[in-house]
Amino acid sequence: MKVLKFGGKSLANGEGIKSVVSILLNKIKSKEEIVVVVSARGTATDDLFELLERAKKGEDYQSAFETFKNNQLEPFSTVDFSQEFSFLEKIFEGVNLLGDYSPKIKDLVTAYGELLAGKTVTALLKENGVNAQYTDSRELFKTDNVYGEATLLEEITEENTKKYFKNIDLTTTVPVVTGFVGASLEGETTSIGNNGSNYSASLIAGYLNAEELENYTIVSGIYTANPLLVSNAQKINHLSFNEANELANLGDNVLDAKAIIPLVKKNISLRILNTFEPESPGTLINAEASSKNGIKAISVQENMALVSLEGRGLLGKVGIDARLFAALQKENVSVGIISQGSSERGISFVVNGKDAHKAKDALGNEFNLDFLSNDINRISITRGVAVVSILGNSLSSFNTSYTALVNNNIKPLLINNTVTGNNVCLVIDNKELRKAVNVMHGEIFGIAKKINVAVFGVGLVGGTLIKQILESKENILKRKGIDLNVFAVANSKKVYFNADGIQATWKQDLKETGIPYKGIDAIVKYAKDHHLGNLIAVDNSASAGMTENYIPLIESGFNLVSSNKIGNTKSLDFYHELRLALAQNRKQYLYETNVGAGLPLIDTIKLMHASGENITRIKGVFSGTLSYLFNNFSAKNVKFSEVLNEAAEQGFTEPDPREDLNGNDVGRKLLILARELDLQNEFSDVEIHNLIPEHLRDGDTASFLSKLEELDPIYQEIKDKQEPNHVLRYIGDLHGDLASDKGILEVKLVSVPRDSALGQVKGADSIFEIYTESYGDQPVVIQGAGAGANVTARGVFGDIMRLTELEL
Ligand SMILES: NC(=O)C1=CN([C@@H]2O[C@H](COP(=O)(O)OP(=O)(O)OC[C@H]3O[C@@H](n4cnc5c(N)ncnc54)[C@H](O)[C@@H]3O)[C@@H](O)[C@H]2O)C=CC1
Ligand SMILES: N[C@@H](CC=O)C(=O)O
Repeated sequence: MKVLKFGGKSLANGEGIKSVVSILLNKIKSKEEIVVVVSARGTATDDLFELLERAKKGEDYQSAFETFKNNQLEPFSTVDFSQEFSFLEKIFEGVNLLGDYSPKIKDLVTAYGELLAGKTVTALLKENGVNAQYTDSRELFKTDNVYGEATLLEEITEENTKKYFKNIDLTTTVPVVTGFVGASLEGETTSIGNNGSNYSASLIAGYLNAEELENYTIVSGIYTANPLLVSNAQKINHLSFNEANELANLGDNVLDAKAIIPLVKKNISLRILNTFEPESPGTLINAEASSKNGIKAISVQENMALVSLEGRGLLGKVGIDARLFAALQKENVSVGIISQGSSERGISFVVNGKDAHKAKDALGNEFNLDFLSNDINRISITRGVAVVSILGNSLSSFNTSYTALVNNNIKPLLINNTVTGNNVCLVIDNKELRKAVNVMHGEIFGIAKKINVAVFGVGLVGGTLIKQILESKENILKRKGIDLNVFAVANSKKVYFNADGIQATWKQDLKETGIPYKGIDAIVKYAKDHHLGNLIAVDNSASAGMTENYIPLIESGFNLVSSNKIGNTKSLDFYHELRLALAQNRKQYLYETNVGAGLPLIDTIKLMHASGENITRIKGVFSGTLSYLFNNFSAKNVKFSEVLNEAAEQGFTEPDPREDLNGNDVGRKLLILARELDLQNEFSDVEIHNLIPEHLRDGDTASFLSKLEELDPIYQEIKDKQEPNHVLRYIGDLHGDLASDKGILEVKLVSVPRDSALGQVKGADSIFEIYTESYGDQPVVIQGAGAGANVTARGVFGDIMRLTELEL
């Protein structure tokens, strides 16, 4: 025999009640013996309470009562509720006249939620030819007369229940029992408290030695975290009674600790099932131990309050805690987490939000004299906090979750662990709850760590990057358990958001539903409002203005990746400020593509320098554009302007190609490398041979591009004047005493033998010769495509992936 319990949401009008009937009919068809226990349908309990309140306050309760009645009658119109409705009507009239009601009346009225539900389910089964038997639990469940939360008189209840069911043949009859409701020995209606229907069902299962209790809810079982908070929470297939009890105690709202006890006593399995997916096996809870590592889950109690008692005079005083607890006990306030510093100057504890004032007043009264003597200075309440409990995580393994929280700018107000159990609890600001739970869930379960990326600049490089990310997303999720979620894309005019990640249609979405881009504030706010953690901002613009946002972004919890070189080539003051902000906020900044596009140059130099290798010179062709330009111009009989146009078409040039031709781009790259070696150079220190004749330097890009041909005779003459078998190359050279404060940084056009290393560079390749003390005359050479949207975007992607492996 099985007991089937259906919760209020399962029994609500529409799909719910239909599914319940279908589940029951299937069980009956397959000849299962069942006892059904029902909660009040939908919001019936709250509605009845609301009606009482309206009646008490003299408000119009009649129309709300009509709605209530219609809701109850909705599944069919044949059932006769006239007696129940007219009884309730009379009570509301009385309450309306008196302007008040007692807890006894409240119990009586709210019991009608279950009483009507029981009748409804019975009638629906009868309509389907089932011999259903309505069972008013007041006949079985006897309690004391503490209205609101009566205590069950177990012996009588057990005897009543056994006697009642002895006379029922479960092979032919389906009893439908009202949950939650009981009666005093005098016959007055009582309630057995919150989650009473679960308790009723467990008791019946226990008394009747049921094979299993199936508890139908609107979730498919117990999850590693509330799926409404954590989208990738995983279903737990099996829990031991101990674990279930622990979870229930930690605030899991599907489980109820009190309701587990009768099942443990008789070793009866509990299965949490979904009314809307009855074929799913749900979560099985029984006496068997789960996997050897035990179960891990996160549970949350929202709307709690932190009450703090502070005072200098508390130090060393005996009995303060005893007085505190006694005062709270008098007011029936239950205390959750409690914390007292070793200095004994303050005690903080967590209570349900609704009890916070009661707790403060109780302490105010108790410690009145201590206030006067200045031993206590303050009793304060911090409202809007949540308690997050991690089951199966002791303090020794909590470090990764804690680091992840801090890196995401979440500062727990209190941390607490149980000495014997295996769980850690944190008190967190409600506003940070979703983010905190997601961050910790990702850390603990090591699956699908969600990385939230905002891409600024979606031109050649940015656009290619997004394409690459979207193409590899699935694969990265599978291979590395990293969920790369691009939640914002911005160009200089518009920004488009999607908290669940942009799709292949992002260009159109940006155009059609993007909002005007007015700076980073909207992006920071969006990330905050949507509780997005593990944040990365990617700068693929060439804008100096964008680099002004770096520090505010870091301070708002973002890590940085940039292909934009300007951030690293502004003043040294800014360079240092940026690094200080990174250190202070424990954030990372990667910019491998700043020099040599996707080539692993910056990393190599950083590593050599960090390991004490003395780099004495770095020389080479730093610009992909100018490499392409001079390689082709030197090798072929073509016009300088034609090759330059080709370089732009292939995506090698800067958004403004003059930045390549005037040497600034190479100058920036040289400076970036110099600063990696701790040299204190400024951009003004770079000696640059500007390839643009002075009369073409001013004006806008378009007018410059229209006059490109004016460059042809100038460079043809330079080319012709070279020694035989020589070619032109535009190089960067960092030399001088690199162990001192400043190096010599030169950007110049040179003519080199065709068969030299520089002379043999092809296409848009860059070449970097790194001379060091250990390698002597033979430099370490890094060579390859030094520009182009694909390789650059791939390099930026590489930086993002490297960040995902760090603790963000
Ligand atoms: N093309 C290449 O081979 C390489 C390029 N880079 C760097 O990549 C960056 C991007 O280059 P491209 O994609 O070719 O440029 P692009 O001109 O195609 O795209 C730039 C994007 O930045 C946006 N933008 C400009 N100012 C902005 C602001 N303040 N906020 C947000 N977005 C803004 C523009 O609207 C545009 O979407 C440049 O900094 C460049 O130096 C780095 C290495 C190699
Ligand atoms: N315009 C730059 C792009 C890469 O940094 C170049 O040509 O090298």
